[in-house]
Amino acid sequence: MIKLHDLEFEPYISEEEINVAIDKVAQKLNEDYMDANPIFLGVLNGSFMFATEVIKRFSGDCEVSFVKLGSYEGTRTTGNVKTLLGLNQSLRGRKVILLEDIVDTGNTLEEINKILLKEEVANYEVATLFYKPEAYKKEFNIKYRGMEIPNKFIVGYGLDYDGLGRNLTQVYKLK
Ligand SMILES: O=P(O)(O)OC[C@H]1O[C@H](OP(=O)(O)OP(=O)(O)O)[C@H](O)[C@@H]1O
Ligand SMILES: Nc1nc2[nH]cnc2c(=O)[nH]1
Repeated sequence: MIKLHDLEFEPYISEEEINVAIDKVAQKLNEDYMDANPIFLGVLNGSFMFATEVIKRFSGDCEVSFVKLGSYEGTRTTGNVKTLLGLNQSLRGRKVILLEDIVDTGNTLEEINKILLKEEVANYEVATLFYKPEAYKKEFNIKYRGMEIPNKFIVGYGLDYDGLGRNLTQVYKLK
């Protein structure tokens, strides 16, 4: 068990299980994008670990970029997704692979969808390490899913509780 700020968390998903999930996503991306020179677009902060591991496993040519969006306070979404750092290069006409640590309500995806439509990308797909089907309320297709999890607040592997826990190499759930 671990304590972050005022809350206690218990071990939930091991590093081994996470690696299996990432291998599965990376293998599909290699099959689908090997000769496509895609741009991986990571959504900071949470996706930094997942993005690193997926990109390391990709064998074709690719580019890498990041945006930073945020909407969570404590263990809940505010429902208001703010773009904290936008794109710093044009994605016009490019094949984009969005890299997320988690898709929960889908509010963040909705905001990124607006950004990518404005950019006139050729196409984009979403690759996420974790996906909460019970919480997801949007229609955007999530093509690459590492692992489906119940609607519980988790920390670790990039995911935080009020700034803490991102460095944990396995995932914990609220006790
Ligand atoms: O589907 P949603 O309900 O929108 O939740 C998913 C988003 O929540 C987290 O970001 P957060 O807003 O916590 O910012 P962070 O990545 O900087 O922690 C996570 O990294 C996703 O981007
Ligand atoms: N830390 C954390 N951030 C999230 N953002 C959306 N869902 C979650 C979650 O379960 N944990």
